[in-house]
Amino acid sequence: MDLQLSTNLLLLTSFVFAFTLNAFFKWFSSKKQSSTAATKLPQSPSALPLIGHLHLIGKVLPVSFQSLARKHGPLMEIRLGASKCVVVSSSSVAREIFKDQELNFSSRPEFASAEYFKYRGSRFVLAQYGDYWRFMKKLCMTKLLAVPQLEKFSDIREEEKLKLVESVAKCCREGLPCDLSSMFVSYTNNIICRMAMSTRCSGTDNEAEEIRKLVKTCLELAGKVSVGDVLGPLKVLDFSGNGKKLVAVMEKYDQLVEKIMKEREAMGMKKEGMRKDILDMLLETYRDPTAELKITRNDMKSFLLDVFMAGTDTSAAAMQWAMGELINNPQAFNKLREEIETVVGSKRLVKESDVPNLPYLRAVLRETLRLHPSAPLIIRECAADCQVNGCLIKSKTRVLVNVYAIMRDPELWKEAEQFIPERFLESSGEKIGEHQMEFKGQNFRYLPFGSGRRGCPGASLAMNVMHAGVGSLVQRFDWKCVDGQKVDLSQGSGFAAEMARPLVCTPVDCFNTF
Ligand code: HEM
Repeated sequence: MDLQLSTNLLLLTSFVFAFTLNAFFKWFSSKKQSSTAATKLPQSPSALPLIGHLHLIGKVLPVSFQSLARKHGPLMEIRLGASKCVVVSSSSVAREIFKDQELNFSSRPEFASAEYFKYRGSRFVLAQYGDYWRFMKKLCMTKLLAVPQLEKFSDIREEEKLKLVESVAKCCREGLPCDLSSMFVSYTNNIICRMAMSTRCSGTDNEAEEIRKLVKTCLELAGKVSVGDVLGPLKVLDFSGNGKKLVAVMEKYDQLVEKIMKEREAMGMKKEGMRKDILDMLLETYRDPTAELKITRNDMKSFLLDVFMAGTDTSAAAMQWAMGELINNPQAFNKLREEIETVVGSKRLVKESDVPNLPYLRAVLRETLRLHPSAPLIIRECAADCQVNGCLIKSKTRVLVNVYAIMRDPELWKEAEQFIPERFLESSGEKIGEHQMEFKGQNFRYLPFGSGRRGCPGASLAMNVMHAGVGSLVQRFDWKCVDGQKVDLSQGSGFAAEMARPLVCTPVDCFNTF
């Protein structure tokens, strides 16, 4: 009996010992692995004291990052003065950020301008991933920017498209060149303004026009103040005075929108069946006692500001690039014109409902966004220490995914620098396909609207606006460059991706039978 017991005990002890030893070795080797990996940091070009890598940055940020990545790899650390970030330049590392570690990279960092923002903490676009962001995102996808809601506004987009075409036709009649850049900005602003607050913001001398100007100034000042990140703690001194200016402009915007909101509240709830704009729906949520989260007046004003900032210049810039590329590529222009003539005819203009039957038009805009993404650097923040591409990324690190570089990567795209809409046709050998998921950024080489839960909620709206606008201008007019040369397709400086020079061209009316 004793012998049996001691044998059992011995067996048990040996088993526990072997198990413990095994566990220890596993722990030790994983510790060793992770500590080796944990010490590996992203590569970085050699930096100068104080300024870091500022001397390596040219006029166009995504282009500078693209050429630095060729030497320093798809994950590199860049320091601009006091501001540090990690730049991602390959599809496989983008997949790690957007998919494999999606939750860890679902927040955005705060910029220097945040301190001067009246709605700090209320910004949906810049919100940390959490309850507030989740609530607003759900509201966007189920109500404010949901596809059925967008359909209710299709008549507004149709009217604004006709106004755009009419203003070009007017240039033809008067024999004047037309500034397509500013026409596209009015087109997208009016659509967003009418969808948001049921009023146009150009051609009128009302509050909507004032809001448009204030939003534009806010955007410019916020951009300038954010450059202050480079100064680190010194930024509080606000040397340029732009911080104070931003506070003043925000105050004006706030008063104006508060007034509009009060007027709307005084009118009472809209009756069932009446069309509700974004402001009506926000007010409904604000008053809803059963809402999962109580939104504030600041949240509403801030959301309207976000929609103006994120939704107008982005689509306008993409339309300029599309027209510029088409004017410089007459073969693509003629192919598109022929497709529209065959499908739509010449008695009416292209409508949004024609778009499913116009694969080449869709391909033209997809190819435009590949070469000229309106948001070339997608900004995220790392929530907790993690490893990406075998390197340690510390929590709170700013991450910039250079989708401009990824969408021009010659390893991923044939003749990557060329405008070839055909690659997006179903018959193309490149097999990008026409799958809807393209715009959800799930193939990680085509990312114009970002990816995953933090991806752009305005993609469908943007595509509707751009297809109808560009399609109609190609259908109805021939286009010539003012100097008879090609359109200058150089990229402007700064974070956004406008053309360096406004697109001014001479239209020729082909037929005015509409
Ligand atoms: C050509 C037009 C547009 C482009 C290329 C574009 C692109 C983008 C990109 C790349 C992002 C960041 C996505 C990410 O982090 O993964 C974004 C975010 C956003 N976009 Fe767009 N966008 C466009 C039009 C619009 C429109 C029309 C609206 C609304 C009316 C809009 C509203 C937003 C908002 C609210 C966000 C922030 C989403 C969040 O942080 O959760 N965008 N957009």
